[in-house]
Amino acid sequence: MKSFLSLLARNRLALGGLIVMGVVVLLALVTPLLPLADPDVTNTANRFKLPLSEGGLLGTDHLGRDLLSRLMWGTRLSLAVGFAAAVIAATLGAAIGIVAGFYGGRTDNIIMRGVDMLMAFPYILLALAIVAALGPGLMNALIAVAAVNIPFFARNIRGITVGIAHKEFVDAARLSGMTDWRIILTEVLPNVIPVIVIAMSTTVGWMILETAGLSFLGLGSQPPQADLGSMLGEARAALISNPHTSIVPGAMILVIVMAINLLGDGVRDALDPRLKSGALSRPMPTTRVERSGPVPAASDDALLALRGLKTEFQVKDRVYKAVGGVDLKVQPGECLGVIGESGSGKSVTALSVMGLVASPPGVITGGAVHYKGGDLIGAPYETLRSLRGSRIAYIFQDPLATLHPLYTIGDQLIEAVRAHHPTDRAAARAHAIELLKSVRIPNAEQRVDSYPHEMSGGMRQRVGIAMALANDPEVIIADEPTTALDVTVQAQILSLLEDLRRERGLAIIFITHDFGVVAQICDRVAVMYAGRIVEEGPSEAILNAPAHPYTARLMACVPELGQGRRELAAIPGLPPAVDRLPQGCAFADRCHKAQEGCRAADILLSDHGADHRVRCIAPEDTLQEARA
Ligand SMILES: Nc1ncnc2c1ncn2[C@@H]1O[C@H](COP(=O)(O)OP(=O)(O)OP(=O)(O)O)[C@@H](O)[C@H]1O
Repeated sequence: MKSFLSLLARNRLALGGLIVMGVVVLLALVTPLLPLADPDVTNTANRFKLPLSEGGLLGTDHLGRDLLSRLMWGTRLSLAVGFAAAVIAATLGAAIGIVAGFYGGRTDNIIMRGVDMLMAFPYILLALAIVAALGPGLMNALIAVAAVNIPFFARNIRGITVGIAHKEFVDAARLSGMTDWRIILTEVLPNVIPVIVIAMSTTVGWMILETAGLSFLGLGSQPPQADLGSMLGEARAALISNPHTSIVPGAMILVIVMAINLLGDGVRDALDPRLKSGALSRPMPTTRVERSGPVPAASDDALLALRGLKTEFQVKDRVYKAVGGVDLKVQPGECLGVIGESGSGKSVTALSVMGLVASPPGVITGGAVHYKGGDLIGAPYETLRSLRGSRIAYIFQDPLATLHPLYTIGDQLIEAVRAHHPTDRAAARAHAIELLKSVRIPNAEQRVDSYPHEMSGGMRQRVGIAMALANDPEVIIADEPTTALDVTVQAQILSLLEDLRRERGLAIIFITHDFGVVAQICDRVAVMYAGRIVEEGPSEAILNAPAHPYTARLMACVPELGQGRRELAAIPGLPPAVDRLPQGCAFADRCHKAQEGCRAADILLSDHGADHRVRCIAPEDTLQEARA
């Protein structure tokens, strides 16, 4: 609640709307207590008095009634009817939507076709028809406005419920023996309430307008009772001669509807947790770069070299240092493994290479990424665009999330090819089939016309690899491409990548949690912890004798088949939050060898044997020591 209010307060327009609505609602509530003239008493001798005259603060109307008093009472009535209509429409519409979405099938069909029929009428005609059938009057106008808005809520909530009804937690509730009504109340409803609140906050202004519209036509509040719409309707005849009688209720309607809409938009934004990290702000085409300090020069002839790369997430007044100065390099034909616990910064490092970290909130604050000697950080968008997917390609963990569900894999491969090589469709299709064959998809000629959901997880991941290979890149960054696959398929994918690397001389950066994968395909490995490399060197050297206590303890967590019984030692504690990194070694609090010097100052990555570097002042000397 506190964070909701602070997010709302940060949105100045919404705050303005909240303040205006607060004042209007407060005035409406205290209206009976205020020393106002009777709003319905006529005095024709006093008609059409101007504002600020002796007739009253806002003047009088065509029957000499006090406009200020009528405005206050009219606002009170209009607000009450608008809010009541919104609550009724939201409650009934949500109930209909939940039942239709949850039960699906014939129930859904019957209910939603009824809703469709209601929606097929122009809403104002429908409201007029309802009022005509029930007779004019404010209560009937309320019923009409609520009724015409029920389909809007029903359709919205039905869509959300269909998604929720197939989620695993609902299946789990079913398995635990809960009744349908209990599942609806405890599992579905809490998930749709924010959507109902959001929909209500953005439609209540609309309902006030609709009620005013019916009253304006003489179908809502009946004389002498005032509401904003009927005040406007009565003032219509004197629009030119005495415009103040129209302006007073018209301005109030404008103020109320504007304030509610601004507030509604603010509530919607504040209730969406993704907004807290700026996910719904317009993303920049490349990660924002704000480098301070000197830019590292290209050091050697590596194909791709990251030097002192720093990437942060700036969320409100917090700074999450996801990548805190990373050095990595990879040569053609080489496979570099990047390993570390969840949250250690592997993915953010990989995405920073091509400026793919979403900004806001991501910012690259230091370092360089040298590709063939040129720096990619801060490179113009066109340069990055021409390299993305063409020279440096990515394979992600979940191909279902990256493949478009509505296009065949052939269409998507053709698009990937033609993004960088404008060829005709037939040639691109032939190339797509070749790509599918190269990743060993059987029946590639037929499979090219399959949709992603028609393929197994392993097949989809092969398609992801084919997509990455589409433009014959030099570097592939594979972010846990086998984590979601079973061991047999994982082995097939790894051997495929291994073959491609040897055949095409691909450089691969392979992000993983799995030391088995490192042992199988990586020449070198970099171990990450809290956004920094803590150990780096040839895979064999590190797997045989990890030098950093973190690497050693990470390896001790891995069960080994056929090595006899061994106690699996979980690493105590948790990695530090990257917005509150401690001084010195970030692993010190979890390390059995921690000493005073570890926390005193920053620890450098220093040499530890041939091509092997470690960020520790008391590295392990032997595997036995590491495992002890
Ligand atoms: N939008 C964001 N706002 C704030 N912090 C973020 C954001 N995205 C990532 N982070 C933080 O950046 C750090 C690095 O995340 P990253 O995804 O790179 O970890 P990872 O090592 O790839 O983890 P995993 O193995 O689970 O994918 C984490 O501490 C994460 O909480």
